[in-house]
Amino acid sequence: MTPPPGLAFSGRVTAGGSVLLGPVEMQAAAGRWTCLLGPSGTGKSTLLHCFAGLAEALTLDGRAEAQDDRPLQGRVALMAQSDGLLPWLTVQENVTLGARLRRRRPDRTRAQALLARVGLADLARRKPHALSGGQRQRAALARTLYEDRPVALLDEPFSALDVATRAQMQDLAASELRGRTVLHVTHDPAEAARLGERILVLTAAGIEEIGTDGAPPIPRAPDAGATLATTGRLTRRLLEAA
Ligand SMILES: Nc1ncnc2c1ncn2[C@@H]1O[C@H](COP(=O)(O)OP(=O)(O)OP(=O)(O)O)[C@@H](O)[C@H]1O
Repeated sequence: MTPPPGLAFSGRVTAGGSVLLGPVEMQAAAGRWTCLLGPSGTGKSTLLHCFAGLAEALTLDGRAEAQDDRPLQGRVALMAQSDGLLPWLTVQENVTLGARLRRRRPDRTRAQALLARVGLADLARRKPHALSGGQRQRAALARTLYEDRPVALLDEPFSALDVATRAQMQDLAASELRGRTVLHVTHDPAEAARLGERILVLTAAGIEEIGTDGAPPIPRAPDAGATLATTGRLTRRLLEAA
C-alpha cells in the first residue's frame, strides 16, 4: 500500500443558496485516526462526502484534498451513515461490490474472512432484508474494510451496535485500519476517547481540537482513567456547543 496521505479541507459548501458546511479549515493527519464530533447539522457528513468525491450536486467554494497533492480518487473507502447494502445481492456479494463495480474478480476468501471477523460468517448468503440493523451495519463495515484503501471515511460506523459488539468492532477497525488515515464521524464521546488519536469538534464557530496528550495508543480501554477523563471533557464541550 502506498503511504496514506493527510487530508485537508478549507472553504464552504453550499447547495441552492443554503450553507451546509463552513467556512472552516480542518486537517486529518496522515496515518492517524481522527474523530470528528459536533452538533447535528453542522456538516460532518458533508465534509466526508467532499473527501469521497460525492459532492457533485453541492458547491464547494474551497478545497478538499490529499496533502500529498495527488488525487484522492481510488484511495478512499467511505462507510456512509446509511449502510447502502444492495437488496438484491447477498451479504457476501455486497462486501465484494467494489470489486464487481471495478470489473475485478471478487476475492471470496477474503470477504468470508472479514465476515467471520465481524461475526457474520453464517449469514454470508442472506439478503440484507433478513439482517438486523446491527448486522447490516457490520456487513457495511466488512465491505469498507474489504476495500483496503489508505484512507477510510467512517460516518457513525458503530451507531447501531450493542455495547459489547460496538467495543469488538472498534477493536477490529483499529486493528485493520492501523497506519491508515481515518476520519471518523461519531456522536459518542466515549467512542472518540477510545479511538481518537486526534479529536475534533465541529460547531457553527469552526473546528476545535480536544487534546489527548498522554493518552495510550488506540484502541484504549473504555474504563481506563485517561479514556474516562477525555470522555468527560468532550461531553462537557458538546453540551456547551448545543
Ligand atoms: N443535498 C443537500 N441539499 C441541501 N441541504 C443539505 C443537503 N444535504 C445536507 N443538507 C443540509 O446540510 C446541513 C449539514 O448536513 P450534514 O448531514 O453534513 O450534517 P451532520 O453534521 O453530518 O449531521 P448529523 O450529525 O445529524 O448526521 C444540514 O443542515 C442538512 O439539512
